[in-house]
Amino acid sequence: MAIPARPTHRGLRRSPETLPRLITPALHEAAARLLDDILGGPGAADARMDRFFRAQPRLGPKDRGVIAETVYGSLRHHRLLCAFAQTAEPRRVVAAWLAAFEGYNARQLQALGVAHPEALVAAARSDRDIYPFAVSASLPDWLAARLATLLPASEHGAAATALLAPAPLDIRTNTLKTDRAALQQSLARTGHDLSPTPLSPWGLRRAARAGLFRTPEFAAGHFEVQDEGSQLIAPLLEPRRGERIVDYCAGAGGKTLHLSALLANSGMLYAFDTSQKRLGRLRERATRAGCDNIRIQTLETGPDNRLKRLYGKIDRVLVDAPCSGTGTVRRSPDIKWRLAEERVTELAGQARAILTQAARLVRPGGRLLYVTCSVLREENEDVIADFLAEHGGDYTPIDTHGVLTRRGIPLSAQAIDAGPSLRLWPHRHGTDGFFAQILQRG
Ligand SMILES: C[S@@+](CC[C@H](N)C(=O)[O-])C[C@H]1O[C@@H](n2cnc3c(N)ncnc32)[C@H](O)[C@@H]1O
Repeated sequence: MAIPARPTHRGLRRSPETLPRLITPALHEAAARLLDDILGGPGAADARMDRFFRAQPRLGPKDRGVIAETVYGSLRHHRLLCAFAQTAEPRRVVAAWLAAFEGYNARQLQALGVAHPEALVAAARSDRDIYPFAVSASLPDWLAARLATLLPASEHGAAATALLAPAPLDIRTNTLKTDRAALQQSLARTGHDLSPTPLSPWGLRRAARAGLFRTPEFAAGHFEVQDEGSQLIAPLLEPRRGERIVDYCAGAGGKTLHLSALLANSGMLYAFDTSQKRLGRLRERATRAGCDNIRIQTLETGPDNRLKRLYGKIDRVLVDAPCSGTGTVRRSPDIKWRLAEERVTELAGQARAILTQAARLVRPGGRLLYVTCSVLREENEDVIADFLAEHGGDYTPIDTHGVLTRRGIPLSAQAIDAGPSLRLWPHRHGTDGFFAQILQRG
């Protein structure tokens, strides 16, 4: 497969002024152990990192910061770093990260006990175009091949670059308590400078998260952390005050809380999920956010007979389906290395079953919204096509871009794919990758 355009690593590399204090041999060793632990074990990188740090109580916050940044960088660029290092041995991969993206020279690597440091530095500074696209983009072959079928060739390089970059921190203003301008001003008073997000009218953005969770504004529920792309999902449902809404895969409630605010705390917002733990987090967040129109219910896996009483009665149903998360690799780069290609088929099957189950709740004339944070067609357009093949007489796809425009969120014409679905991409929109399709019940 020939993919002409390349990712650029410019801008992903630190300038000498922003180099962190030099890593010590002990921190290098700790970063290598953590990298190995994340790549070798089950579970998400952030959870494994939390556990690792809990087991190392003597590490101070600065050391943890250096380790976390080193490990996340090494995860993002893992395939390219293995090529530089000519091995997947974690200490050498971390050393390749330091040479390629943190500006370390051979003498500094030698001080860390790295063998043959000159060879590593030479490889790390070599022309990256000598590597195949999937290596320089640090993607598994199967994922690089699928990306190539999803985007025009002219966008492959930009897409790969954006998928390699760390995501900014986006927050969503809780309009039950404040507005965006007031929140921006009050956070600025304590040195937290954030800028309005370009697409979401509720969003504020900054490059790093430092300290935002310790602000009085957070404690008072004036904002929630939510990627800007995710902030564009609840408005697609166009909730109206007083309606009955279901968030079928509510999880910890990112979109539920937004729906509650759009409903101005009116109506009835059912938050369902099979994970009691995630719904527990939603409960805490809803209390902090002052949402009191949410009714939380843990579902059985598979059809849940307790839902029968709601069949055909709900005005709007959101299905934010469990998926591969391939749109979120900026935040969770470990997904690239943990996700097996075969798992995508399983996830798509699960999403199909959930969509069919959730559709039973929609009243005639009501709306069903299917969403994933996957970029893969199998979990997106293919799931909708199968659903329509089965329920085509009942449901009609609605143009999602038209709805966004009506809600004051127009996407530029170049950033839109043909067809009624919404696809958000890091390189086009600066958001995580999302797919959304609105279906109107006749
Ligand atoms: C993409 S996450 C939801 C994220 C959430 N909507 C948010 O915005 O924060 C998908 C969720 O689906 C849930 N889930 C998995 N199987 C399910 C099922 N059969 N029925 C309902 N929810 C399910 C998972 O527990 C997970 O929380």
